[in-house]
Amino acid sequence: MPVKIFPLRTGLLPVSRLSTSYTTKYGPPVALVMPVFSRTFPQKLKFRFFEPPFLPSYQVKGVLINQIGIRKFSVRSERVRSGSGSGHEVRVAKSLIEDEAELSDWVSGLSSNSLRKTQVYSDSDVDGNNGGDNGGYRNRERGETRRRKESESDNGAFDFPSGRGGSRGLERSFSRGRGGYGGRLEENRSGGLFSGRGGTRNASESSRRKEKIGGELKGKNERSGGLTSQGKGWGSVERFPGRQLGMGNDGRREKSRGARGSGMGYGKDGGGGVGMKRERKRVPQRALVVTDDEEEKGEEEGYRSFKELIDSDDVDDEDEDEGDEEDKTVDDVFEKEKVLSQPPSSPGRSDSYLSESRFDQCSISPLSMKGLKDVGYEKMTVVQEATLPVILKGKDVLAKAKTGTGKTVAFLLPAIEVVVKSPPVARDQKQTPILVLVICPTRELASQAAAEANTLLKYHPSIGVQVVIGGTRLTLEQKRMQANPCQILVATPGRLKDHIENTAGFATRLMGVKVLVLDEADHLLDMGFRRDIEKIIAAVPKQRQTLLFSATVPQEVRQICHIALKRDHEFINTVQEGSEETHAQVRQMHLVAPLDKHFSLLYTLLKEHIADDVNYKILVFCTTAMVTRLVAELLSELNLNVREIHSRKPQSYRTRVSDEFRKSKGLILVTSDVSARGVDYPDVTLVVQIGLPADRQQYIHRLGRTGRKGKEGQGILLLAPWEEFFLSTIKDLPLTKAPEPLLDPETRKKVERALSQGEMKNKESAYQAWLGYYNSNKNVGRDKYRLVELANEFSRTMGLDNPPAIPKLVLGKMGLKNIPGLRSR
Ligand SMILES: Nc1ncnc2c1ncn2[C@@H]1O[C@H](COP(=O)(O)OP(=O)(O)OP(=O)(O)O)[C@@H](O)[C@H]1O
Repeated sequence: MPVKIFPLRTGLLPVSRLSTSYTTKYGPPVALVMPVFSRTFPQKLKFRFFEPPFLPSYQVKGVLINQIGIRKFSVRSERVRSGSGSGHEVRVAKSLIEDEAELSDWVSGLSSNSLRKTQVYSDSDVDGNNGGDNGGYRNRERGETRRRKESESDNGAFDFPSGRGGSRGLERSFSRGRGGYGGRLEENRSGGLFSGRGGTRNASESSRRKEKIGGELKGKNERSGGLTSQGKGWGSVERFPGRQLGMGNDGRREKSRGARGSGMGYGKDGGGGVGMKRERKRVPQRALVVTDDEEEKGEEEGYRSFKELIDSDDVDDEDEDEGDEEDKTVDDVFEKEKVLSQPPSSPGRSDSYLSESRFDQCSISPLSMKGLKDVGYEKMTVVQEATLPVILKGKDVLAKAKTGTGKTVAFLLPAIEVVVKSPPVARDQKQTPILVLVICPTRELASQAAAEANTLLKYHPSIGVQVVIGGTRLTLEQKRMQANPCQILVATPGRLKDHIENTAGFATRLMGVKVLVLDEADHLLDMGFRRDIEKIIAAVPKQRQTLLFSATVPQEVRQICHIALKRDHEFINTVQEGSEETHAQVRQMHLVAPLDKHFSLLYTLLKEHIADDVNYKILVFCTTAMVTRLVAELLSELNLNVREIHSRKPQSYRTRVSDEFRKSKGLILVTSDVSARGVDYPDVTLVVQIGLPADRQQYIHRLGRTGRKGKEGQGILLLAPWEEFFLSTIKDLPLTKAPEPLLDPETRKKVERALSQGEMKNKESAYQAWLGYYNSNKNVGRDKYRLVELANEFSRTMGLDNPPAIPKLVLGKMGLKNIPGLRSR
């Protein structure tokens, strides 16, 4: 269906909307805000912006302005749109899923299956047998295997651990307390990479983002057309007309995993008993998590499916194929996005992420308002300002907003309002329906979202939140859900699917879902999770509200978001054109240096940063879980204050370390991509990424662990020369080239000594994981001979004379049989 696109505009923040037409007399937008990013050290980053002139009055015709009370300014005359055929018309992207009848059949099959299935797997079934024994190379179907991404993007993804560990259970409840967010500023030493005086601080490259801004507010301002005349609502809003589409089903049914291990997909032996308790503060029975216990019992070490590695290219190809038909139309849509203005940023201020609008200007229930007040949220963040009124109206929304700008509250708050407005469960109703289902890609993120929900629910004692995540015992979650049915469920995809398939009555409860949220939606909709998400979508009612949130919304996701969203959903984009997807107040650098220098360079970088800032708080992202372990071991040996977190650690350990890092200063967290998305660690001063990030999005999300809530931060990407190609994928971001620090021979010796102390088995695992990771990279893995040369170079950087031998089976699975330079066993 052809639609028209008209940009909308709010005070400082323009809005564009792909929707039914509104016309205004309002003139063209003007780029009014000019952030000036000072990159000259030792000065702090400086920004200036200019308020736009008062916007002239405008007329909006049609009902929409009255419905939502926002400013919708047309700047049609100024907008050049290519490829749209007739003026502003574009065709809406077609669904990938055509056969809804088939889908319905499948859904009924699933539901009845789930309902019929009264058997509940025993702990050992669930946690054990299927994992370790089958261990390693479970021959799962492609889509299914990727479910391990639940925890890994848990990048263990590319690791091939070899043991298994005990199972456990412990319970955790969420604290409603919040860490402080004392701001801090970097000080830079002369000569260091992060030094203003000696560093490179070139002006940022110009961005080519094509986003727009807009905001909607209602409530007190409805009559006057919303807050926009005074507020700073911004973001772009697009509506994607088209059919509402069901979920996809490629005809393949995944095998029920039934007994399976944690989110990683490995089993472990049944563990000891589980002590469960609930935190009972003001609101009891909330956000209870059953997690792994007894870290000392060892982490699970079953082999992953090598198919995951081998298939990674195929999967991507398939993805592209699927999207072919839609490419054009979606491109058209993108082409129609135009820069309208800059946001009202004032990055020197710690509240620059906030808008001028207050929560009490929206129709939020008094008890929710009380909760917001308690936690100190008075003004909305920009994304909250832009999305809240739309969501409160019941619209489906795809929202894009930069990292650390309050997306969690943006979807939780209106979702809670839906629960508040829902009739209480009837007495004769056997199952308490789940009204809100939030899906997050990692356990940490799910736990964090549940904690945030609890904060907001402080004065809603009758509304419960529960979290279900991998790495915990399914049976305990089942019992917990039975004992304390909640209306809001936060889940990781794999575990949720387990419950759909294995927990009696769960599928029925899901039929009550009114709001479905996909946090980190682009990640959940990529091939790693897609099948699980499709099944989950099939298990919730079609008549529901769906909210998709992320800091990155690549084109592929725009193409397939219809599997979740209604045809008339709105795309609200608060990342305005002319600004990058990353924060201006986060200084980004890249350092390209030979692999054999990486460990020494990393050490030097960290030392410099630590010397600059006693309150340092650093995240070091590594390519895989096993490489993470190796790097953490090395830095520890070098006497740095280090923790590590990755998928090979039991959930209880992950939770503990994550909590510690959240509260700490003066600490380095070496991590795989379990921490890449969403995790809200306050006051991170530096993010180091060592080796190739999985993709552009991952780079942005990792970097987004710093510079949250308007604070400053720094990021450095450390690459080998043959990884430099990655820079082209982020060339629109303001990275500057870092000068290579001088490595004094002492430092190198010290690092070499520390490496020689490292455990051999860690090096072996790291080597194998490294090989797997780069093998699955299209660029690096293409030439297997070169790949092996590079892997062996990596082996030498660990101080090994000979590369570790790899099991023949593994080599076969990776397609690396008979490649010279590899040792097999
Ligand atoms: N209105 C508000 N006022 C003040 N602080 C807020 C507000 N809303 C959210 N926050 C806080 O801002 C921080 C960042 O929020 P959140 O983690 O939801 O960001 P995000 O946009 O989801 O980031 P990411 O893209 O990394 O997932 C959190 O500590 C949250 O509690």
